[in-house]
Amino acid sequence: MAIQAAGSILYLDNVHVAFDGFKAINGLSMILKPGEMRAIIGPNGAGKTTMMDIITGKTRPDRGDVLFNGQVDLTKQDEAGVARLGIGRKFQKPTVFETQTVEDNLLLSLKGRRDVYAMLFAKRTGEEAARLDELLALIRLEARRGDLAGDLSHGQKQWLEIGMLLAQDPKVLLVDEPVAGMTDAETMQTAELLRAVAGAHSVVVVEHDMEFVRALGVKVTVLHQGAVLAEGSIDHVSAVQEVVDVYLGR
Ligand SMILES: Nc1ncnc2c1ncn2[C@@H]1O[C@H](COP(=O)(O)OP(=O)(O)OP(=O)(O)O)[C@@H](O)[C@H]1O
Repeated sequence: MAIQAAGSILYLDNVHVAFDGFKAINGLSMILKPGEMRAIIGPNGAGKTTMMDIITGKTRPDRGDVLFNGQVDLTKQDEAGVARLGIGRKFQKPTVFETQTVEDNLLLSLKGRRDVYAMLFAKRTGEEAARLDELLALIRLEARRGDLAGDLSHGQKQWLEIGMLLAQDPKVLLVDEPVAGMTDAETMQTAELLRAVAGAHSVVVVEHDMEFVRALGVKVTVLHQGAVLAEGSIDHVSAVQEVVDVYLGR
């Protein structure tokens, strides 16, 4: 294990994965600090989803180190184990319980409330009520708390699902293309939401929308052919000629 793993929340070192001989991840290294938010960009097929799959135990790398908290070997964990460690993943499509209210969706996700029936009939503790209010404010759905999740706009469903993940208080939140299909206003509000989430949580966001990535205002990692092509501020990576050639200029 290299020395830089100490003090990191996610640490990938020289990771490789091949599918039938095709090198989807090819020497990928990346370090995320606790509380840091990172944006991941890159052309289709660059390996962004596969990287998320490796972190979450869905895909096992052929070689390389993948560590959580500087010490936990994520390559030895399955998806449930990774989730229990506190790594939450938001897939591109929202998966909220459409026939439940916004509030009940969040309550279902709050720690220790796994049984739907028990949850809906149990008395809410003061602590849960306070946490619920906090989450509703963060995801901008206070006014919609009693409405069915199925009646929300696409963007609001995405926020609700982010809230549901936050209800489980993850250490790391992985978010896959959150603003696809959102209005411009929703896109900017999502950037604000994630900025509010970072700090207390580490966040990795994969996104193609460059306006959104710019609004996040965080370090950007550009993936290409399964490895890091460039890393730095959006202005820095935008000025790298190879990044323009393989991605931005297309
Ligand atoms: N299970 C698999 N079996 C075979 N090939 C795969 C598998 N998963 C991914 N790949 C291939 O690996 C490459 C990387 O795919 P990946 O989905 O990680 O890229 P991506 O950067 O997320 O792309 P996009 O922006 O289109 O989502 C692609 O060429 C893809 O076809």
